[in-house]
Amino acid sequence: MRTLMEEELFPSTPGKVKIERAHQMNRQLNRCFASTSIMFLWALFLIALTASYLSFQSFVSTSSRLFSSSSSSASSWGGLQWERQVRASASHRRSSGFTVLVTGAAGFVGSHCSLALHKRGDGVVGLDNFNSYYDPSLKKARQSLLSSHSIFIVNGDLNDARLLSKLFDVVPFTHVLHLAAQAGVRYAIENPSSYVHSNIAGLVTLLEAARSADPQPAVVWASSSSVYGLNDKVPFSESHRTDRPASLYAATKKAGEEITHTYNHIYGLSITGLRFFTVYGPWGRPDMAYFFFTKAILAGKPITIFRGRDRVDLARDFTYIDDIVRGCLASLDTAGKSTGSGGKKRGPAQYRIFNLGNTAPVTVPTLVSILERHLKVKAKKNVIEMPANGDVPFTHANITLAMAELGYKPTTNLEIGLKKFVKWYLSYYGFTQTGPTSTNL
Ligand SMILES: O=C(O)[C@H]1O[C@H](OP(=O)(O)OP(=O)(O)OC[C@H]2O[C@@H](n3ccc(=O)[nH]c3=O)[C@H](O)[C@@H]2O)[C@H](O)[C@@H](O)[C@H]1O
Repeated sequence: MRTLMEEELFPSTPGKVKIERAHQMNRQLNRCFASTSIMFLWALFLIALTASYLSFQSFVSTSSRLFSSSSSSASSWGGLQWERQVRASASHRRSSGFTVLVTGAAGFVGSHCSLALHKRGDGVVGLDNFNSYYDPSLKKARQSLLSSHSIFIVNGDLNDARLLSKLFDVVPFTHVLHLAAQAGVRYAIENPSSYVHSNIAGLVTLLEAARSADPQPAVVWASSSSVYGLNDKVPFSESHRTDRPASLYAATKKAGEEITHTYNHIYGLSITGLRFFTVYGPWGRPDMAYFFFTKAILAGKPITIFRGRDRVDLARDFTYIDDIVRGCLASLDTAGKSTGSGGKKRGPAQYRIFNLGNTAPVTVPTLVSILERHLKVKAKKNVIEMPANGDVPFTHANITLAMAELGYKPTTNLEIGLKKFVKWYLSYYGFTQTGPTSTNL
């Protein structure tokens, strides 16, 4: 039995009318089928478009992670939301304000400088790989503090050339304050390659990105008092010999001074190198003597005090963090513009090196007695001869040049500076060493 529909389309007795009607029905159906096909194709096209956008986004973030695999903590960057955060953090609030990329922004000096720049109205974007050289939770706490001031820190490694190039594409940085480094003089014996990775390879990767950027930023970066090495003329002046480093750390910082000179010479990058002298203070580095002495003294554990040959006490030109921050900002303020563009130098650019010290060396036993007074606890001391592990017997900065050209003038002595440090330490860790209790600077 045929259905009505079949009757209409395939009449048992063919006739003109029936054939005409059948053709009409066919045309309607074809039109209907054609429009459904077009809709179907459009739907397919839209699905394909969405799928390729999503997979592109995932490719960008996956490749970011792959290309920055040298960082000990997984980095993540890329995507529209990430770019929005970077741009917002980079925007300045004062007229003619700077836009500064601060590397090592979750570090000791980096976090202080980032806050100081932000507070005066400059735009700041941080970069840090949050490695575990010392307790990353301290770095995370500094990051939270910066984040509460709307400063964004990109989690990534200096050696990630794609990330750096992306950052310079997204933001026309006026300055780079390069503070990321593998620090510590004695750790170089244990892990020499980490110094080459950060202080040499990472520096070159950063300078490559800076010289290709348009506009080229001015670069201010952290060298070290350790470059004076075995120099025994005091106080250490920028014109003294720096070709006898005593540690691999010092050698990589000295190499950094030569490498930055090359980029200044070939590409017209404006360069300022700052030789920091044993910087200390609140939110400091737990690998430094004043910090771990404090922890040990409070815990009733012995500390080891190194002594030089002939029972001579070691001495350092300990410099308080706020003085260093003022020196860094003054360096940014007085930095000349880079002269290159399109990867080519258009004229000579500024190249400067300054000592940033306190000009008042203090012996290690005196440092310990100041700590004992502030902590109100007696230290258990073990005095031994300084091992041959990269240490130098003393440091003492001549800061005449920084005073003349940067208006640099340290104002905090070790007594006052350690008092501020101890106050912060006790509020952050409490007496029990079980963890942070406060995150206020
Ligand atoms: O100015 C710099 O460029 C460097 O400063 C800092 O190095 P240093 O001046 O060596 O500071 P730090 O380790 O605190 O030792 C201080 C004193 O304590 C003595 N010291 C150390 C350890 C110990 O167990 N006993 C001891 O007596 C030790 O012999 C020394 O006399 C930074 O860490 C470094 O990254 C870099 O920035």
